[in-house]
Amino acid sequence: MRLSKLFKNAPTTNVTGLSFDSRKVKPGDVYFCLPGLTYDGHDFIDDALDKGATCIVYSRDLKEKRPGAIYVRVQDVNAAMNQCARLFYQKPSDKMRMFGITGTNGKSSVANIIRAIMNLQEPTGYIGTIGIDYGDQHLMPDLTTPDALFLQRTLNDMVTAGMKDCALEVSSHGLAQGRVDGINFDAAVFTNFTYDHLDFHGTMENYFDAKSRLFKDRVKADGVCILNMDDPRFKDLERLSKARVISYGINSEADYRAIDIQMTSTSSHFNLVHQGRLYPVMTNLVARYNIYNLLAAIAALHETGMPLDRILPACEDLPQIKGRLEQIDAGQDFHVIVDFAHTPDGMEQMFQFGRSITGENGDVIAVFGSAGKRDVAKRKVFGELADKYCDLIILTEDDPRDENPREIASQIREGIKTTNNLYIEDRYEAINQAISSAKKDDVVLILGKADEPFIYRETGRSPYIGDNVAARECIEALKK
Ligand SMILES: CC(=O)N[C@H]1[C@@H](OP(=O)(O)OP(=O)(O)OC[C@H]2O[C@@H](n3ccc(=O)[nH]c3=O)[C@H](O)[C@@H]2O)O[C@H](CO)[C@@H](O)[C@@H]1O[C@H](C)C(=O)N[C@@H](C)C(=O)N[C@H](CCC(=O)O)C(=O)O
Ligand SMILES: Nc1ncnc2c1ncn2[C@@H]1O[C@H](COP(=O)(O)OP(=O)(O)OP(=O)(O)O)[C@@H](O)[C@H]1O
Repeated sequence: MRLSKLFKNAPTTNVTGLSFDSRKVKPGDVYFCLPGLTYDGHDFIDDALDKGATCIVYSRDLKEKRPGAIYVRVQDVNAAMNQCARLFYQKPSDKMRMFGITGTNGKSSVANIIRAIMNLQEPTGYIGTIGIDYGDQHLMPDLTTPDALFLQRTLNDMVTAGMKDCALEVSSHGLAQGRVDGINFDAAVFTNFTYDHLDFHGTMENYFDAKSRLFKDRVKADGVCILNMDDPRFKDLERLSKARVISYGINSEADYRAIDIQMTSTSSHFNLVHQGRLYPVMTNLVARYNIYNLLAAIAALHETGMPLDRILPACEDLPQIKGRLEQIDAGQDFHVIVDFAHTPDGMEQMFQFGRSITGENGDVIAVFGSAGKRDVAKRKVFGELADKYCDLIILTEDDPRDENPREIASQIREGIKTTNNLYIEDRYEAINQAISSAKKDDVVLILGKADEPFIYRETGRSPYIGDNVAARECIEALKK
């Protein structure tokens, strides 16, 4: 593409790629000097030019400029990069119906429900924590919301592959760093707002401000904001939303409301109240929080044009999302559930669900840790919650990074007052111990890592079998 298409007054020189990382620059690229948390991209201009960058986009005074290279000065490099990415990849998000989902918990769940149901009508892509899925492609990038360059390129690939819609998880980091600034969403969905990510945002208000950008800045004027009316921040979001607001909830008189909820350990049933009419809904999703996730998805789909008589039958048999309340059944007489819960709210939801399905004499046995170098304050809270609901707690490593997992466990223990607990560092062994301790009707909850095939340790990302595979192996071994 000609540089002049990206920047007014720039020469017509051809550029062949965009990059914000000098280590990955290819000849012909435009290099964007992003200010980061550790480094400043301006310090790597030489490196980028040595690798063949054609153009440098910068915002600070530069000591020198290399002859032959093109320099474009802008006020905000990040904003410029987001716009360029959108133009370079030919505005891909304008060619699909875009669903953006944000909130502390439930983003992957809602996005995957939307995708599964949308897919029955037309090809739909998904980008989020679980990966990137479209057509027969499955990619596993590191971030929930990829950086703007990768994101726009991927959206373009989706368009090329024939996708008509995309469900995109929008993290608070992604919003704070403007990763989705080149996208205007048709539907912006809010799941809930509870404690998380204070290591990055500093305060809950900053965290909320980041989340609210999706509804304030990124939704189309003729789009729709789908908001959880039972969440304490509903009114705030309703006030600042820049598009039509549609609500969902269980406890409030929402536009989409679930009443008469009945749940077993394998299915749920409720009546959907919408515009004064009752619609019976049967679903294979379980746990109360999933009723919220389903309502959010139903509202988003219906408000963007899909009729309810198409949506509701599809709720009956939704695909299992890997590691999200995944029940591992290998013929044992107790429950084993693998779940990605890693926030206080998520943990409590899982403990409550575990408690609700134990038989009269069943115990709740929980296996979990807490990630290193992330939100230290939640560790004790995890301990307090587990203490309230569980009968046996097995603490283990999560993603310790360069922290000592035993030390993390002792911080969790500060919240445990009475419940029997032990520490087994090796995650597989901890799972094995929990499964070996379980008796009929007990519930073993394995929380925090789900199907992730890695553990971040001091040495970096080490391969790991995944909690769901580990659990199945341990149950099989028990039967021998
Ligand atoms: C905390 C955070 O979000 N960090 C992001 C941030 O990194 P940073 O500010 O530390 O960057 P930096 O290392 O200081 O470098 C500054 C700039 O210099 C460049 N550089 C640096 C070195 C060099 O030799 N050459 C060079 O060009 C870098 O490419 C960068 O552009 O900017 C980088 C470029 O956009 C991101 O890759 C990086 O995400 C890191 C990998 C990350 O782990 N982010 C996580 C926390 C995250 O975003 N998570 C959310 C939420 C997940 C959830 O909900 O649980 C997500 O969406 O995944
Ligand atoms: N609506 C909800 N309310 C509270 N907790 C939920 C909700 N939905 C899911 N959870 C819990 O959060 C966990 C993660 O769910 P999900 O992956 O859908 O959330 P997420 O917001 O995408 O999180 P992440 O971006 O960190 O993956 C689930 O395994 C479950 O324990």
